[in-house]
Amino acid sequence: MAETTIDALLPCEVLDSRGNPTVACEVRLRGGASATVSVPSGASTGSHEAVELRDGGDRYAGRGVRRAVASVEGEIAELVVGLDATDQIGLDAALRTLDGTDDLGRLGANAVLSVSLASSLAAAASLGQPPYRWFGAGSDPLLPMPMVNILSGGAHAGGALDIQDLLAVPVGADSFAQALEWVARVRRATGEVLTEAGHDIRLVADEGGFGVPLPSNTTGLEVLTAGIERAGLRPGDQVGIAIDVAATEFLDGGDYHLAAEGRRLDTGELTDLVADWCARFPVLSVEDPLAEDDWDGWRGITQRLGGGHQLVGDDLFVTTATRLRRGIESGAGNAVLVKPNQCGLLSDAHIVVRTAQAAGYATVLSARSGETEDSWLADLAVGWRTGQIKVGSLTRSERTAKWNRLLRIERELGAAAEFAGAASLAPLGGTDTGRD
Ligand SMILES: O=C(O)[C@@H](CO)OP(=O)(O)O
Ligand SMILES: [Mg+2]
Repeated sequence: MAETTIDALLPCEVLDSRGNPTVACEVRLRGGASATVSVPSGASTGSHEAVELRDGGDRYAGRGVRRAVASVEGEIAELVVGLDATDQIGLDAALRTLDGTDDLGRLGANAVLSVSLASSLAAAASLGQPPYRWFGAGSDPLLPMPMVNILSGGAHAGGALDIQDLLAVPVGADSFAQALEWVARVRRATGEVLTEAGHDIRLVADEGGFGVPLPSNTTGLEVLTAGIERAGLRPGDQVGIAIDVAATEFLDGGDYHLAAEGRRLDTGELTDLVADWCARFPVLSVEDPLAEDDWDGWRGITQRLGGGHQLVGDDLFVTTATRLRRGIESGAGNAVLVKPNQCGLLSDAHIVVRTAQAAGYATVLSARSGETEDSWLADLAVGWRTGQIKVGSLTRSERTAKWNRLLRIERELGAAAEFAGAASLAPLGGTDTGRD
């Protein structure tokens, strides 16, 4: 038996950043190394995502995860104890076969991911490697461009704006540390803009973005642009805007119902509206401008805006290679959001990253709105060279756990630290960041 043979699984129910239960699991190896992972959970989930196992009933309003914990203690432990934690692909294939469903709903994607990820981290610990080195498997580490939530709406903010996230992307920064410092300045300055307009900036949303009730989506874009300027940074050139429209959330009976706009729009009209935002504001990246199954609409908006803007599929691709390949073949989007819990297995998420990279699609590794204090997401971004990472705001500990881990990795790498920079945004190598 190798030192890296899985010896025991110790799962339990813990809380995520919304106060909902989630699965945590410690994986212990024969040689004594161990690692613990607590899995995140989304609110604006796509219907094609892998399925979390929840208990139903009264406990935590039905959101308990005792059944998922039991999956780990029972069937999963029986399968994986005795397997080698360094064989991620073999381990994940065995977990998928054991579950037997396409969406991992029998054992629970939350249960399965906790074991898949914690095994990998335990293997890294056993081999004495930082996780980003182990995930990178020999490739050079790359510090990602951060996308940081400043203003929130949609499902994360009690219906302020239709756009779910308005984020700052410091495309002109030269290092990860400078990128984060610039965004911190933008957040503070945006807070001042809001305060002067009479808003209470203590109202924050699930990911820590300002959750104030602005009158329109356009106001949100104006406020963020003003915040960038007030921070002394050039909008578009030094700090651009990314938006997550999360359009699946307001698709209603075949139309898009934008409550903040007071309008119902069809695909063509919503495409026009997004194009208008891109023309009037320094928007560099748009996630989920249209809903998860609006493939024709996605092709249309990609033809129209994809030459100069990043169009990111989140609910569209749900971190699955089959949906991403369909997008690549049909010309839908030019970037993919990667959330490990959307597919439930670490090696499946890695295949999505590699498929995207091979096709010239940009990759944005992303946290969930319900997060945990873990920092492995930072190591995954660096090891897998995703080029971009989206974690939420700078002001809540479940988010700073990831940002601070990236600061430490950059520091640890010293002169060898490579920062992704503006070139990591799609269209790769050709993004118009407003520079002359
Ligand atoms: O839509 C998203 O991109 C994420 C993160 O902002 O939200 P959720 O985890 O609720 O899906
Ligand atoms: Mg999204």
